Amino acid sequence: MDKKKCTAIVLSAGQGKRMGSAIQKQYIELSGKPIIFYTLDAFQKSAIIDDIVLVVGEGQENWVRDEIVEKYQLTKVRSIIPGGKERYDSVWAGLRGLHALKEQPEYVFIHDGARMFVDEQILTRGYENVEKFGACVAGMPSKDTVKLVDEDQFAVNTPPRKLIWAVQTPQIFKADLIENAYARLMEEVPDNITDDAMVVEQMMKVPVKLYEGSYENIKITTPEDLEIAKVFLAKRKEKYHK
Ligand SMILES: Nc1ccn([C@@H]2O[C@H](COP(=O)(O)OP(=O)(O)OP(=O)(O)O)[C@@H](O)[C@H]2O)c(=O)n1
Ligand SMILES: C[C@](O)(CO)[C@H](O)COP(=O)(O)O
Repeated sequence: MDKKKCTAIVLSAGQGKRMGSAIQKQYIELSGKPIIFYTLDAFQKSAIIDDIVLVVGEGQENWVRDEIVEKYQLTKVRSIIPGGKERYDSVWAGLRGLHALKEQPEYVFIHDGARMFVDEQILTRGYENVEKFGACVAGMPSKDTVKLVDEDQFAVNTPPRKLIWAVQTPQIFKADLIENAYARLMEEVPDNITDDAMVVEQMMKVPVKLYEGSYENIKITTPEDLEIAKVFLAKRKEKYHK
């Protein structure tokens, strides 16, 4: 069967408050290149992804074009557009940005720019799952027991661990499904929206499949994640440059 068109929306408009660094975390350099380069390069080299819409901080469009996209020849990046205050504002900006593409995608891969270890295996499994289910997100089974707590931080419930997955990105959807879901969300006052799957679950009542991501597909969030990322990066360099 023919492969359907896939567009990635890569989010790079966050402030990185939890990192507490002088520059936004996605522009911190590891092994001489910014974190966002590694993320975009996985999509650039992918046989699954046809093009990329990159969402950046307002006013950073020209700088990102010169210093990231053109410098590293990331030719699949078709547009660089400003994001918004919250992650869901940036996703909505990215979804509206799809309309400027010459050909509309069948599937949209929404990805955190801060998840630099996404790889071709994850993208391939994602494509297979979105073909089957129309809505799917990468994740991994929880290694820890998870507790639901009350406002005073007392445990109120311990869900069975085999039913708990930690969710990652890419979160992948049929284009019309995710656009309609976000259009409905933006008619409301969004509250506590922390991923795209929950927008589809809540607004469209459509089930979202979880598929296997990777324990290395971490989101660089706090300073210790940078130390972990250095180890993963060194391991990958060793593997590809042997
Ligand atoms: N308004 C926002 C908020 C987040 N993001 C992006 O969404 C991804 C996941 O968000 P997170 O890790 O929370 O990044 P930040 O919002 O930058 O971090 P923090 O919450 O610590 O400020 C990141 O790649 C981030 O750049 C975005 O594009 N627009
Ligand atoms: C979408 C996400 O990466 C799934 O784990 C996560 O919810 C993003 O949360 P953040 O607070 O915006 O980092």
